[in-house]
Amino acid sequence: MDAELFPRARTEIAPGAVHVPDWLDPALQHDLLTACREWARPPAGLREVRTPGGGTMTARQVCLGWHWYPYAYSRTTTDGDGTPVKPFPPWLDELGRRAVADTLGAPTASYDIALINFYDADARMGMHRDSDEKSDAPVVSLSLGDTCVFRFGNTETRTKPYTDVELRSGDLFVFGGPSRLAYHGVPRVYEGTAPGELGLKGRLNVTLRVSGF
Ligand SMILES: O=C(O)CCC(=O)C(=O)O
Ligand SMILES: [Fe+2]
Repeated sequence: MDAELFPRARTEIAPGAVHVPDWLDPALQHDLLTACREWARPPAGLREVRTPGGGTMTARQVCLGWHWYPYAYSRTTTDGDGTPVKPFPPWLDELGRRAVADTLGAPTASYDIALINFYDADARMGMHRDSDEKSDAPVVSLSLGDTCVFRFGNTETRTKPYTDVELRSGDLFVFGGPSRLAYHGVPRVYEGTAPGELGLKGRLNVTLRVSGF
């Protein structure tokens, strides 16, 4: 594979959308995974997300700061065990702001929402826009564990044109500006591709957003 022969490079996938391979070093990946495991515990822990059409999202999810459910936010886990959403820690805001500073330039707002998605080998996420926030601050996405295909599209349709990007453990993807409302999704997770030393079976994605609420 080319990625093995040539180092993976930082790439602007679309205007305002930047992929930075290996942004989190192994120690930080380990610390973030430890935090995710704590957040996933009840109360207000990892849950299955039911969509209004009667379906269930295949990635399971836990939120921090504001609880997202299709398609709004609340301070309690209205579609979970009903308890208050876990707080959004200041260190996660610092991480989010550093991600923006490293990619798109000086951040202007504080991050106050985290969605942590857990994917087993069969989980996927359909093409969607992150559009339930009132802020146009960039979305910051951090990946841990198994490699996935992240499909990054356009602001008009769920379909082509789009670009498929491989997100591996430690990778950062930031989308803001003209790409803030682009459709994106995860069509595929490659089972068993997580770095062995991390000790994670599956994939975790930590998405940081600014509510503007
Ligand atoms: O898992 C990912 O990489 C994407 C997650 C996502 O798009 C979301 O939670 O809105
Ligand atoms: Fe999203």
